[in-house]
Amino acid sequence: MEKVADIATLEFHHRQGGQFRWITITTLMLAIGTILHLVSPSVGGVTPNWTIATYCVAICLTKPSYKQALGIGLVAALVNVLTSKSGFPYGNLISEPIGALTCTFIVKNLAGIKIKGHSCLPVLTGFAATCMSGGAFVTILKFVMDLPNVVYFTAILPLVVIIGLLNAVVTPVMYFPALRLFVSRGILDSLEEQEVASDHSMYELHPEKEGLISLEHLTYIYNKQKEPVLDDVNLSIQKGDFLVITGESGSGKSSLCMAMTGAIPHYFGGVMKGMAYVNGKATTQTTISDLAGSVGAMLDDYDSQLVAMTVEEEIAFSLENQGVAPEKIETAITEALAKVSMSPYRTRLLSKLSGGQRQRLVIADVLATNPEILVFDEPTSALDPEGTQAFYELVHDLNVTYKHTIVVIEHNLESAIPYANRLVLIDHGHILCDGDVETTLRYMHEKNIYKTAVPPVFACQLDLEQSGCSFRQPWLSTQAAVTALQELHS
Ligand SMILES: Nc1ncnc2c1ncn2[C@@H]1O[C@H](COP(=O)(O)OP(=O)(O)OP(=O)(O)O)[C@@H](O)[C@H]1O
Repeated sequence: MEKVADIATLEFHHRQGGQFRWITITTLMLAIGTILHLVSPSVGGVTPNWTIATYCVAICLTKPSYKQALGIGLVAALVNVLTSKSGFPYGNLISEPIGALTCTFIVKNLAGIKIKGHSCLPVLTGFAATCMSGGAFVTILKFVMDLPNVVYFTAILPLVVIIGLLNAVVTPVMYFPALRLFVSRGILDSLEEQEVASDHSMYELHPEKEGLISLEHLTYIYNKQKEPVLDDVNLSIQKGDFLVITGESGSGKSSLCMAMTGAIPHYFGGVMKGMAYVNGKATTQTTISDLAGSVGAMLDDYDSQLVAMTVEEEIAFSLENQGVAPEKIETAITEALAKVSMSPYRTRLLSKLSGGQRQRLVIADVLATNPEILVFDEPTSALDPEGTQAFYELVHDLNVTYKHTIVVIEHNLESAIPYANRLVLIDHGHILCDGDVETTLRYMHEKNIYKTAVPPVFACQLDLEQSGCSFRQPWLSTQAAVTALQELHS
């Protein structure tokens, strides 16, 4: 593991999307392999193993994980079992996964070997995967069919090596045109772009600051953009915080939250400098789905997150997608609905819910996996004043009773600040002020930055202070102002 001397200089480059390309490309390549396997003539019983050659091409192109490679091997085995010309095709169920895993091992460990700038992976994988897979297959065949040793050692194993050599030729013959085709169609990144993509697995990354979330010197540039939308951001969020983030439209609030959920950089791609840590783990060393266990997010277009017919089906659907065990789903639905006071609506059709109830359901969806941190991006933009108040009372309850840490992006500060302990002002990707609510509101008013968002009741207090009045408590709500004026009067 390498230590990083200055986290501000550490870069992570990533292209947008692409996590399912291995499925598309493997399916196409295996289809080609199956056709070639069925139509190709054999010369003296010798023919390339097209299935292995094509999945080697797919693995070299998409660099899947070992788990994904195992899946590729099993699919190849099933295709082989169904189309086999051999007397005992079931050996493929073991030999093909061995071939796919061998190929993946080579792709992960020998990628640096190049001749005149050209990758040697297709040649190496074509030969080694065929020998390993073929060797396993004929060994199984020897025991099942009780073949004599002399036939096994002098005829069958040498034949496997010959087919390995043939595959060392046909694999690159298919690899390079396939690479050109997929790059030209935009399905794959070009080699130059692939070289830029980063891998942080070799770094020892630990947060310098304590906190559930720690953003350290975080700078981020969206894919295909030049200017950073977050610029050297430092922010740590402590357990139990109710943090409100505000700022002008386009100042980078949503991007900041996306960095907390791992969507930046994993989903949006682009270039990230510095680091975002969630529960002590660097987001570049974690997946979005792993982070979802710690951070649950409700986006501003939350209605589009709903897909099922009924309330309980909706939550079950989210949980099943996240791989939660079936026996835990019932309890998780009951607990999540109770937290948002939606238990009586458990079997109700989504089409029969009000706007506020639909929002509560999305929150229940997010809560079902019990993430410690809840992030809400402009949650009240579509709600009327009563709905907004009910929303913040609910979130306050989640914060106080259920101990969830809350992060809210909000323009409408009046409704959020009575419950918040921190207010962060962001402007052009910089954090200008991070303090308790009163400090940040005073900063916004005095520096005239996003002053229109300062609640009128607090602005009124500041105006009165300028004419010589002083008050013991900040006017963060109308009630606080009424109390202060009563004190003044008495
Ligand atoms: N996917 C994207 N690709 C490129 N640029 C983007 C992308 N998403 C946002 N941006 C740009 O990044 C900047 C910050 O956007 P962001 O959504 O983070 O701001 P915001 O403060 O949340 O704005 P709003 O209050 O309007 O939602 C904007 O200039 C926006 O145009």
